[in-house]
Amino acid sequence: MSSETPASRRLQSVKHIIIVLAGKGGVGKSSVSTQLALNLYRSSPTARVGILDVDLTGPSIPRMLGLDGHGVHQSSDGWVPVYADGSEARLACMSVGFLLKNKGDSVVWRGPKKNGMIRQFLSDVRWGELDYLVIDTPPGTSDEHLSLLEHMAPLHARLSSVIVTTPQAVALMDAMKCLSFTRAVNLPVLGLIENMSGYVCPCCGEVSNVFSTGGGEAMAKREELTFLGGLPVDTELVTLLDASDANTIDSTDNNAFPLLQKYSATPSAKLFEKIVQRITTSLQGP
Ligand SMILES: Nc1ncnc2c1ncn2[C@@H]1O[C@H](COP(=O)(O)OP(=O)(O)OP(=O)(O)O)[C@@H](O)[C@H]1O
Ligand code: SF4
Repeated sequence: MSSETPASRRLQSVKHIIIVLAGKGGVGKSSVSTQLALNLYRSSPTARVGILDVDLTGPSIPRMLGLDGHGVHQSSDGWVPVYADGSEARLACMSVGFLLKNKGDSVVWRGPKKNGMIRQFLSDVRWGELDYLVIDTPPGTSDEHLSLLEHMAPLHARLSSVIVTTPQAVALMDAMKCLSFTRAVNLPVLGLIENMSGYVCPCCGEVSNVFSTGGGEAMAKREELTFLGGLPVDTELVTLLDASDANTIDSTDNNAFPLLQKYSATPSAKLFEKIVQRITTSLQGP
């Protein structure tokens, strides 16, 4: 058992840490991380969820959760995360996006600075008690992934991952590289999600297969992984996650979480509910 680290001390009250991986950029890893956090949140009225965006050069979680423009502040006990559900405070979010002066600013950092930022996110944020911490990572397997695993080494028993791919052969090849990374570092994989698997017609809800489909499921079978499910191209989802005002919380209605209400009505939400059931069942063990 590795000795304690500042991150493992800070995260001692976090039950499960799920790292979201994708071999290739643009396959929908951040939107899957966002949906995973939203669905874990709505899986129980008491679930406490955190989402950490370590995609340092392309942070998109604040925008997807409708939290652009928010800032984090320091307390005597560290950084206070931004709560996507307002005063309910069960969905905590942290991202480098909250630290940039302008949202168009780019982060151009070398490895050691990225490592320092990740250490701070894990050890200086007041995460508190969480049932789940979802971590959105950059595409591929890079310094950020190694830093995460190093800082959280003493928490190994609580770590797991989900791999996101699209059905095209080139994305599947990159997903295989992700899988071999998880095997090399001994990181358990909860399963594979095939995103942009078909297209849902906004008029009639019919699903058509624009790209090939089923490649993710076939890879899962071949590699003896759980196939968590397929998510089609969903125009309602993309409109919602791109809208900066989708989560404007009305201060007169303390319990409103507008983004969650709108998300729950999308075709993706129903499909993701099943994915989350598979994930929570697998985390509970036999
Ligand atoms: N199932 C889907 N249906 C429709 N649009 C989607 C779907 N999944 C993702 N998108 C959209 O595709 C774009 C890219 O998605 P996202 O940012 O999640 O990808 P990513 O893999 O995290 O990208 P990056 O490589 O930049 O980290 C976003 O505009 C997102 O809303
Ligand atoms: S799937 Fe049906 S309703 Fe949708 S665009 Fe095609 S023909 Fe029209």
